[in-house]
Amino acid sequence: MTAGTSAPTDQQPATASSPDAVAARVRGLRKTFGDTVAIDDVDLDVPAGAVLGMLGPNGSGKTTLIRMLLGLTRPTAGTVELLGRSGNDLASALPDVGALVEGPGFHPFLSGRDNLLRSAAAEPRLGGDLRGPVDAALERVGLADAARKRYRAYSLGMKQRLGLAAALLVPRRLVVLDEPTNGLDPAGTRDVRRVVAELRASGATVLLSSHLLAEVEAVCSHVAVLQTGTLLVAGELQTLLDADTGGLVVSTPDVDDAILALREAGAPSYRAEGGVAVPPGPLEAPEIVAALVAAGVAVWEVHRRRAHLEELFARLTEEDA
Ligand SMILES: Nc1ncnc2c1ncn2[C@@H]1O[C@H](COP(=O)(O)OP(=O)(O)OP(=O)(O)O)[C@@H](O)[C@H]1O
Repeated sequence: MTAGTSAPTDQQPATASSPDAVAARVRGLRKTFGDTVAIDDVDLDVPAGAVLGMLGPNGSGKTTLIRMLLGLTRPTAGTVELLGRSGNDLASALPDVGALVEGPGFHPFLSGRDNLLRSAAAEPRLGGDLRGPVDAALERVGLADAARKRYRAYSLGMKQRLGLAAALLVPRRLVVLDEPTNGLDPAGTRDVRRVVAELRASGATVLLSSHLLAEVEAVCSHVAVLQTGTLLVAGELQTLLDADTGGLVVSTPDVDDAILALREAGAPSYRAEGGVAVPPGPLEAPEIVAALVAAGVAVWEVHRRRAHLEELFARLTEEDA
């Protein structure tokens, strides 16, 4: 199935040109393994054109959710829609979906390039000479120099790169990457960041899971946070960070005195960024400054604190733990 040929459904077709469209949607999704509830009643939309970062501690259900989206794991309950397709029709969306998920895939005794040629041969949209697209994909993920090495001699990072190359053999409308930077060195991490930016610029939707909050903050437009199978929050990254922003940062050389003075004034604070951070509390900015000045603390600057994903994530997951 080529891009744009999906039959319309009751929802809008998932194209990047339609801002309300979703590339993937799950409703009431649940998965249990025996007594373990891996995913518990999750509703999630992945907007078309978004780069959505799925975050969550180990075992929170990220991989299970991704596998259910891709039809690799059968949900215990709930529905999955991919590029406007669902139910028995879900598989017809898969040629438009590139995926990097852990699992068997490549032949250990073949070179990376020969493995990719095999993957390319299975791509319905590639015909004729497969070497062009294969070499382009190897180049794109920085694997051209190691292309003729046997797969079993690849490092974890090289294996990740090859998996990414396979996901990118043909243009995709949705690319799903489970821990794409796992095992990659800083250069590999930068390559993934570049590839994700290129995909986004081309209008593709990207769903990636990661433990690297700074990476997610750098490349993602949206985030979803899972904790023990439950979706804690999902939405546009900037909106979530703006909502989380609060408190003040006071630039001062007298950090210890400032913390003490603020504690006595009823505004707990902590050491941060060249001074102290004062989380939102009972005191407003003028009262905080007055308390510091009264205590003889030199106040160089006071500004509102910009939230970072790391803090948002810590607060969400610790609150819920
Ligand atoms: N095939 C399986 N059989 C039994 N339990 C499973 C299976 N797959 C996942 N689980 C369990 O489901 C829960 C969610 O696991 P999952 O791998 O989806 O989490 P994750 O967020 O991807 O974790 P990580 O960040 O460590 O990769 C865990 O408790 C895990 O042990």
